[in-house]
Amino acid sequence: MDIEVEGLRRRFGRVTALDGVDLSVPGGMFGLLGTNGAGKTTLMRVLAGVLPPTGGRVRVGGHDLTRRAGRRAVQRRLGYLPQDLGLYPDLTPAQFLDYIGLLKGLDDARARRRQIDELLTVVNLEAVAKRRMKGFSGGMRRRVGIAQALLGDPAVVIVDEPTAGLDPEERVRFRILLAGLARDRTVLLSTHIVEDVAQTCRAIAVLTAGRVVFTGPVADLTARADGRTWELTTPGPPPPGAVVVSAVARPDGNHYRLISPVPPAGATPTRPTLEEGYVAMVRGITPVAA
Ligand SMILES: Nc1ncnc2c1ncn2[C@@H]1O[C@H](COP(=O)(O)OP(=O)(O)OP(=O)(O)O)[C@@H](O)[C@H]1O
Repeated sequence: MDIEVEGLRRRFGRVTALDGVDLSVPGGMFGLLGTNGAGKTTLMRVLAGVLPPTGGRVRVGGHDLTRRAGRRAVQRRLGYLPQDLGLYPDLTPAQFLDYIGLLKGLDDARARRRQIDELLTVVNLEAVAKRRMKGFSGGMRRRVGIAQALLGDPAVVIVDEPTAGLDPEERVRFRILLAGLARDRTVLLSTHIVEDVAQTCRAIAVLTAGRVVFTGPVADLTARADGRTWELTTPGPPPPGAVVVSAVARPDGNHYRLISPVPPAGATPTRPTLEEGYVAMVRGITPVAA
């Protein structure tokens, strides 16, 4: 099931959250990066069929999401993990999934239970399947969220900021889980954590102020900072004018990674990371070859 978006607009009163988004999402894992307020959640909600667009063309698996019938059809065939999925603390994961399965129209009780058992294994929650969810860690809650998104075996799974608030170990575990799912389906991952997409996504889009400003392979976004990244160790502050991507205090001084169109005094050139390509893109710094 592929996703095709053309000239998508969504307004909330006077706020234009999406301002003519064009996007084509192939299979596998696709990352959507953007700063706070860029419109990621709004785009995810439109694609999941829970929010109608104000204008433009949106098709998911051939269903027209500008029409109510198209949105209904997609809601049944697509898995969505929203940023703020509410769990019922007094239910067990198995009970919660049973309830969501019913809402998704999985009417055959035996088939539904079989699928829930399988999913609890996939997300590694079978040991706590019969424990109430109150007291679950952030990672456990996200895994319940992914399991509910996978009910009904959707061909497209949309996950919004899935690793926010997770500790580093849980974050890595969650990334591996998503990458596994993307082997035979489309997974659209929205985040502002560049590291989440660096390891796992084949292709990526960057959203800024409601518009897609980049779409392509991960390596092409990294290349946006070609010839513009520098390392500098100094006892003092960073040089003025340079964008500081990281600063680490070491015994020999402060170690900075910088983005700058001109070489900062005393700095040595270094190969860019994806994060640096992303920052250069968002800050409007062009690569040397451009
Ligand atoms: N229901 C709503 N009512 C009014 N304004 C909204 C609504 N939802 C989103 N917006 C506005 O639309 C813009 C885009 O918001 P959105 O949540 O889509 O961004 P985001 O990229 O997901 O941000 P974040 O990374 O902070 O979650 C913001 O200006 C936001 O205030």
